[in-house]
Amino acid sequence: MENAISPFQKNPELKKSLWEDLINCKVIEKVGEQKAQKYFNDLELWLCQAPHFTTVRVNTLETTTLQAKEDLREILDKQISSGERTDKFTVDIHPHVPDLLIVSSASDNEAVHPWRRELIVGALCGVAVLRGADVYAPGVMGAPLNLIQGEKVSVFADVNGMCKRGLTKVFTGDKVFVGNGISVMSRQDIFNVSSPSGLAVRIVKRICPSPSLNGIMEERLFLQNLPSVVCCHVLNPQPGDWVLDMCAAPGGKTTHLAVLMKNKGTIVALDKSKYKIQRLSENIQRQKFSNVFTFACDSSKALECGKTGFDAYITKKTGGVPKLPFPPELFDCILLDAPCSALGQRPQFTNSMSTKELCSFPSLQKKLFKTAVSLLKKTGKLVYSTCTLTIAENERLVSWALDTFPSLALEKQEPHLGYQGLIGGGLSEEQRLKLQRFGISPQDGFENSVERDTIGFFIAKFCKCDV
Ligand SMILES: C[S@@+](CC[C@H](N)C(=O)[O-])C[C@H]1O[C@@H](n2cnc3c(N)ncnc32)[C@H](O)[C@@H]1O
Repeated sequence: MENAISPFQKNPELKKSLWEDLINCKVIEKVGEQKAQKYFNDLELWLCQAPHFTTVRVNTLETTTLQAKEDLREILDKQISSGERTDKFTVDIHPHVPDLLIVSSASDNEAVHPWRRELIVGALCGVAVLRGADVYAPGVMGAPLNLIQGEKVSVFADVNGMCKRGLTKVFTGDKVFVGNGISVMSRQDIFNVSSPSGLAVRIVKRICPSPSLNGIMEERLFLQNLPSVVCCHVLNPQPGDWVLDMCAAPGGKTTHLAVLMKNKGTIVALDKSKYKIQRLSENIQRQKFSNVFTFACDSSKALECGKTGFDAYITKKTGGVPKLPFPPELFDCILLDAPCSALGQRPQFTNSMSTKELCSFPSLQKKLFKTAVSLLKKTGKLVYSTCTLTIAENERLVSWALDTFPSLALEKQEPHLGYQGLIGGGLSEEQRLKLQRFGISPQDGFENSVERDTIGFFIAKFCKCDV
């Protein structure tokens, strides 16, 4: 399995569920059976591959996008001239997203052949390598006996988690070649300690063109997938607004919202995970955002029924500092970047999710959505997003929301860089045109552009009518 061809190879149940969700009779009616089958095959292959473009958001409170572009290009050029890396990259400003840089390969796309000595890393580490990371000691599962510092190694990802830590022999389980690198640690440094840490292998050449941006311009640049950046622009919060980020961790979108609001107004960032919120709070403090308040809580329980509105809450209860729970109709803007089946993430070597788990998401999403609608002010904006592919968690969820909450209407999105919503989720053509999907489309297939060669993502924007 040196080249993965589908993340569902070992999970036919999940494949069947995804097929039944995406390839409904309306899709077949529209594009034909052959094209539908080709779309699904392409989709499986596309999911195994890393995007060919890397997108980086600029913190425009710290620098201009143009300055960041020049500085990043200089750093990437230096990596080549010093011999640290071999791949060349160009840096461009996205024509429709003013705070986004696109880093794309300027090297020939020649095949990379594995060097002789093999190092095995875990699947997650392998994915990180394909997205531009080096190999850190905790990710290493197997290394050649007598590996010393400065050796050339080929890095393979153990796709099914079968390699025992400390393996000395050649690993014969399913593995995917991800790139070549130079060992920075010996085998002993990696395995003969109780909690290994630090850089183990510096990657010199990957099988896909991802730049290595680790530790570069950390306060000014953030590695973020294009749709995640688009998502916050679509919500478009204004300085002074009260904004709720209901599922905030690890916080890529929270910090973007803070930048868009120029550090003015109030952002309440919630996440169920205490550990993740702790890390998000540290990140917020390090970046000196003064308008973000974080809470570890189940967002579906963030509503306190009682007196409606902002004035009662601020004057009577808090004196301006947000405190849980919140009264109805408090927030100008809400982002519900919902927990989802994450089937749009790329690359995926293998996916072991059960059908039961896949089917569990819509009810959780509906619960969170219900709370979001209650907490949203009249005329307020709500963005619902997921990084998954299923119609059940996307178009059908939107259709349910429009049926359940007559005060909600779909809004046009700006910018709109993806393709429209899919058929078969109970929405009209006019409604689907207001939605935004990223990834491969059943009608157009795969296009080699920064808007298509990204992760699978879905965005819907609602306005709460003043009725
Ligand atoms: C898709 S991730 C959010 C990513 C985040 N918005 C970002 O851009 O960095 C979903 C998050 O929802 C959180 N989550 C799951 N159930 C939740 C709940 N009931 N209440 C609040 N957060 C929840 C998870 O811990 C996870 O961090």
